[in-house]
Amino acid sequence: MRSSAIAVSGLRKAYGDKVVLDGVGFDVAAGSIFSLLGPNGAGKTTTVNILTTLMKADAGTVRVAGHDVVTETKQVRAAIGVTGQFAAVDELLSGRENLRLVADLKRVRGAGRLVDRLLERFDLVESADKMAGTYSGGMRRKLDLAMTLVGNPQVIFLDEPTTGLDPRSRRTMWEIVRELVAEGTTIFLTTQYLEEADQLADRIAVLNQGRLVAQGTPEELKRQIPGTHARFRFADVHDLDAAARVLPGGTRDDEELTLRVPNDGESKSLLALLSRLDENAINAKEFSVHTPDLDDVFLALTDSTAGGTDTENTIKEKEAVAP
Ligand SMILES: Nc1ncnc2c1ncn2[C@@H]1O[C@H](COP(=O)(O)OP(=O)(O)OP(=O)(O)O)[C@@H](O)[C@H]1O
Repeated sequence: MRSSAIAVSGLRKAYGDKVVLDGVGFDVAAGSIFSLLGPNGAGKTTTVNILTTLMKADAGTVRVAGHDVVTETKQVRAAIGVTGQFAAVDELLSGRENLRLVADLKRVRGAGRLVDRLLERFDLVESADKMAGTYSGGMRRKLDLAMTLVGNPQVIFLDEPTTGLDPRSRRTMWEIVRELVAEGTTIFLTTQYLEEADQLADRIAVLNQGRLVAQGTPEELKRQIPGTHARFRFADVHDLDAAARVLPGGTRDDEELTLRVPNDGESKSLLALLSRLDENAINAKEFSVHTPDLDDVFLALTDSTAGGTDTENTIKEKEAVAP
């Protein structure tokens, strides 16, 4: 079995009366990618701040790279790299100078060669001598991650690393993250993009109102929630009414003029639904089959009041399609 790169148990944190983390515990295997998901305000940044020694917890234990964050802060700091939502890049320095500065601060031997290698790896050679202030958001994030890699940290915390990146830059970042993990680095990832967690993470934990409401592989999480359903969209409410009568057990959305009907997604059972509509002379304008993805997991498991009515509707739909 692989050893733990991060071990957290009984983590609690309150700001005044407001309990933000209420007994959070998880384990991250060395050389894996772990993603912490949760709605805005769930406590993700607070967790990252505690794990990276920037903040003290009220209770609980946290070991990172084998060291206790409270009693061995220095060793933890030496073993980790952190890239934030607000890049630590100095805008008045060039990309090369930014990297060189970090390498010198960390007293890395052969800093010049390392800087060249990183510039190449992150496709920043052409802009290496331009001021970082002139970089695009994507280039800045790449530089930020390159700076984090100086000194070969064992554990890297990536806080929303691809926010604002175009799809191609996002994929480049994903490739780099995968390479790092293949080399044995452990990645702790927070992201707003569930697709990103689905693509990258070996394990995911969902935080909601200070508690972990689910943990597992992306596949395990998807299996926890109601399954596949067929979705029909109609031209008007009259057709929707008629369809709801002939396909009982569905969940209707009067605004969207849609009906979702639980279904295993096999051709035979889909054909039965379509035949039922046809026999009753009801035409659907659109028809799709929907299998649960991480968006569904997120919506089903996290607080409905935080996300407004869309979230609530989706959760009701989820309940309605439960087997
Ligand atoms: N210094 C502070 N003082 C008081 N309350 C705080 C402080 N920092 C955070 N909070 C509150 O703690 C809760 C959790 O905040 P946190 O930033 O950890 O959430 P998050 O999951 O990272 O959210 P987001 O996705 O919006 O970044 C929020 O309700 C926030 O308002």
